[in-house]
Amino acid sequence: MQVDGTPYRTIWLGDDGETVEIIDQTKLPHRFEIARLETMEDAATAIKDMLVRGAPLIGATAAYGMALAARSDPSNHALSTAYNQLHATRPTAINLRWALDEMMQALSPLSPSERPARAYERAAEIADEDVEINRGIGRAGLPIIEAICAGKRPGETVNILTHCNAGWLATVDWGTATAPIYMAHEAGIPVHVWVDETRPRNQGASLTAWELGHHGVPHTVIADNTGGHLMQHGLVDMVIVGTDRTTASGDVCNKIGTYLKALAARDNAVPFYVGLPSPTIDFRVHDGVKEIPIEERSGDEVAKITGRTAAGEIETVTIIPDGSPVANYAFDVTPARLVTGLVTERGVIEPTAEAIAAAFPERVRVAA
Ligand SMILES: CSC[C@@H](O)[C@@H](O)C(=O)COP(=O)(O)O
Repeated sequence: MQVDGTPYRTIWLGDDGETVEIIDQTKLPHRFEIARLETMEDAATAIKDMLVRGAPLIGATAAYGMALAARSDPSNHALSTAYNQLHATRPTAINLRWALDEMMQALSPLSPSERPARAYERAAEIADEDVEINRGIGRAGLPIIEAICAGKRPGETVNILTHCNAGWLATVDWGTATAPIYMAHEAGIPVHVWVDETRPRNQGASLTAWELGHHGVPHTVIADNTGGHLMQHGLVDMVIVGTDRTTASGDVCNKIGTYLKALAARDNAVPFYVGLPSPTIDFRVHDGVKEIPIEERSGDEVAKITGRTAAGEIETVTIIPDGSPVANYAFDVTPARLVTGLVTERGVIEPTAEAIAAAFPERVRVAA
């Protein structure tokens, strides 16, 4: 997508053909900075410290991490060490394991001397595939927005609520939840996005608002607790969110707070959609609440908040009393029964085991 008129992806190969460049998302929205990954360890740190985040981008960064590992030592031992180190960075997004498995599958049958070139090639394919998957999600989701628009008076705005950042910054390009929104905007449909701030890390306020603003999509940042009120007053036509892992039965794990939005949507008959790229489906798990590991992060993310002062300095301040204990669960699970539809690259499907298996039969076979 565009940043001040220049097209960007979130991750790309450097001019030397070996190092990898990323947008450092910890600096947004106040500074747009590019970071360089020179080693597998750099890639692992970028994922762990959330310079890159969002399930599909975590996967693409891990793939390039394997390429950086293969460049320095393509032995079986070094690759399996890299796999384990990258896999340990974050526990919830399944795209991480998916991408690492794809890389291992591509590299294991080859001799060590053949591996570095193939590793870079496969990582680039994974990044390109992500772009095409998200484009497919956009095409599948656009008719939903068109249908809502068709039911309104001419020129009336379609109001869409989203949580966290499932935008192009969370993927290689387009985003999952945002792909239909960008396409609707480009098709001339008057869309407006309610952007949940998404405490504690504020991915909505810092990242979704930033990318929508740079693309010219009308939006309003709201406190996380606002969605239910807006829905009660007819100010939300649909909700669309991303996902870090969706079970074979359609339970959706996403950023903490997503479940509460789904409950409010159900109570107010607002459709609740999930942008779901197929690598985010975990065919090995069925009960999302019981089986998906939920990341618990530092309490500092809840206890402190970072922002820009009037003098332009970036500062972090504490917002809770000294000594108060803090809990920081990063994700929750929305049961399939609360989901209206899964917007995938193969169309909008019901959140049921049958529909998911029918849409992605080749993935079911591999997981069996
Ligand atoms: C297309 S991204 C989908 C999800 O990864 C996104 O909604 C999300 O929860 C990101 O969480 P984060 O902790 O910022 O990695």
